[in-house]
Amino acid sequence: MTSDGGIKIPSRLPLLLSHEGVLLPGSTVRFSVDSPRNMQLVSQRLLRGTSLKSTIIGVIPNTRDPEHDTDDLPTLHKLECFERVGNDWRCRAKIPHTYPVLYRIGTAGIAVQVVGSNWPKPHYSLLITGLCRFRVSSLLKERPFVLAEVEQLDKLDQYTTPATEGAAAEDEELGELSKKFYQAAVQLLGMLDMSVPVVAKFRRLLDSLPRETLPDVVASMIRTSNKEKLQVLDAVSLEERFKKALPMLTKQIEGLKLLQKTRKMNPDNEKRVTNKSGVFPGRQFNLDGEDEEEDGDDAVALEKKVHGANMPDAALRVCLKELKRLKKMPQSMPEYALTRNYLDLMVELPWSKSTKDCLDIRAARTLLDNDHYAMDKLKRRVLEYLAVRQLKTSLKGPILCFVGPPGVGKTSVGRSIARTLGREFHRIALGGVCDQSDIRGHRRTYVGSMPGRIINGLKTVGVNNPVFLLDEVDKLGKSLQGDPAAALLEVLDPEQNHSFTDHYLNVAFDLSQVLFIATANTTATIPPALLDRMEVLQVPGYTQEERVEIAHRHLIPNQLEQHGLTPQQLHIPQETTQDIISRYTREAGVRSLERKIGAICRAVAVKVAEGHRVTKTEDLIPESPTQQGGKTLSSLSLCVTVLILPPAIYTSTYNGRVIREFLQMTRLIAVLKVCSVAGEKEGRQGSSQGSADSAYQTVRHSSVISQTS
Ligand SMILES: Nc1ncnc2c1ncn2[C@@H]1O[C@H](COP(=O)(O)OP(=O)(O)OP(=O)(O)O)[C@@H](O)[C@H]1O
Repeated sequence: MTSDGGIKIPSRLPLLLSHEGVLLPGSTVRFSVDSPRNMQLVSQRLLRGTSLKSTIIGVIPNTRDPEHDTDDLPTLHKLECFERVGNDWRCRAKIPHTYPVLYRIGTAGIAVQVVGSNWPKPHYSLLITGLCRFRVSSLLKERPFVLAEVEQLDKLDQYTTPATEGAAAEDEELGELSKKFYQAAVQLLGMLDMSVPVVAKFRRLLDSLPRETLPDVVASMIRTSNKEKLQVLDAVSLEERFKKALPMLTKQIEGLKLLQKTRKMNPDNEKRVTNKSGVFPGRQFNLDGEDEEEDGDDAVALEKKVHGANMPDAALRVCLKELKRLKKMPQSMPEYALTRNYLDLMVELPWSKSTKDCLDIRAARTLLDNDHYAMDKLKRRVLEYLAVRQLKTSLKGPILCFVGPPGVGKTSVGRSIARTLGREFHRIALGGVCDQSDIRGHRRTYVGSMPGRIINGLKTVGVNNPVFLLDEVDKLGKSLQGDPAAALLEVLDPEQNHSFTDHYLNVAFDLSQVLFIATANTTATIPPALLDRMEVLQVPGYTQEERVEIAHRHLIPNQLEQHGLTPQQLHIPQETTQDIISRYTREAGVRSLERKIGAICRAVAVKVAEGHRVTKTEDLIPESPTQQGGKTLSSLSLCVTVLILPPAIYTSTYNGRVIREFLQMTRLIAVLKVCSVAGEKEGRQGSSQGSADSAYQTVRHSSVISQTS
């Protein structure tokens, strides 16, 4: 970087195209970067580079309207539309207003800080200190980021040369200009409050910096529009720069004088000096020079939400305190996103939002009976529990815990209870949880901290009286990160849970309205203290007959619906279900049976989706009732009968009619008999046809069974 001609910037610079503000040499500006090209520049150049050179980038003001900005850049030949005239560049041809012209002059800067954040969308925040002006000679590449050949315009030595020496070399006119400028700056300072940090900094810089750097530094510090800053950036010659910046300074002085005059007339406003009076901007402007008030609006909206969330006093106090901190933070600060997320969660939580219970014991009984076959003991206890709730709404406990083998319907009973009460349902799977922060959340000081599952669940359902199903409490683990079962003790204890404190929230949340139901496969592994807080209800396995009934009442209709089939397309006789249960499932519950039925449905779905047409049904069915009726066969609708046969018998009797997909999925062998329902005219199909079909199926079934035996 150093040569005989002074300090040099690299001749090839990656360019950051910025809508946000204008970087002038000697100033430090924070840029928020979110466009794809600029993001690539940060991730591939700034974050990967290890040398000082790799931290130097060129900042080019993007003068295009941000709303209509596209991804395309002006190409090389477009840049060649310009020609050099003396020290300046002129356009060869008249360029239309909308023509995408890349700004030719920019500021090389050194990236002193890079902060990444994912909120509200992925972006980087760059703190860049301007070094010197450059002019883009040619664009070398456009992707992944813009790389350009540049020509350095300012000397970098001026910042290292002491103020007095720099001033000595100036010619007369320039000396006069710089003197005027310095005096104006001192006059401005005299009108400001020195206790304000930015004013004090301005004073320090004024005395220590060489005079030729003052126009850039002052223009970037005082309140100027981006258009004005661009004029200063464009002024390559020092004289022109002074000429452009001086009016800005005098404008500020005039403005302040006017303000002081009005204050004298209205002494109440005397205290309000400095920054708010508009001399120094808090942050950079957009290209139109309008200062955005978005931040303020956002904070005001959030404050409104905080007040409208109906939270208890303690929570409200914490929120207001956090909100106050948030207002003082710059958006680019990593903590801003954390505080913002916290406040968002606090306002989203259902502090006082609940659903109204619509409990009718008769309706509850019907609903439970409709949803579940058998399970009489369990249903009776659940109804007792609901009846007591109906009589005494503020019932504290007990917490019901359904214990039984897998697939006996514990979870689905929990869901039914929520439905009967008209409450929101939320399932919290506790299997394998071995960190207590899963239940209680992380403290906010941790990186990536989150609330626990209870608070998350409440946020999801949006009411404070849902039914929470704590699934698989017997499978809670223990680790160095604490014992989640111990954390659950507070949650499940009706005497304590009105002030449950999640570590992330750090304020108490009332869980007393939440109805907790737990499920487990065994009580052996449930910690005694936890078991003691629950009333255990055993859910035994089902008998063969019960399973057949469950299959026909619930599982088959459910599976048909899930696979988009109609009962006309697939009919599974009771005997077949019995066969499936006794030969292909060995379980206490009905989950495996449900899977087998699902497999049959899938196989049939393939056939139906293929638009399976059987023109010669006699191939499949030796004697079809429709043929017996002497009707012409057509494939107006499909009726499929599934018969289950052991493989050996199947091969000997029904060779060649195997549905491969079905065979691969299960070890069942299904013989699909596709029977075209006959009918010369569509209108003639009716209930008589349905009964013919079922009669036919019975015939078919018995014929196949007789062949197997
Ligand atoms: N008596 C029943 N009536 C109707 N369907 C039932 C019955 N028992 C179980 N099922 C059905 O069986 C399936 C499995 O039930 P569920 O998931 O509730 O079992 P579970 O006991 O919670 O199992 P796990 O202990 O493995 O969590 C569900 O689709 C459910 O609807």
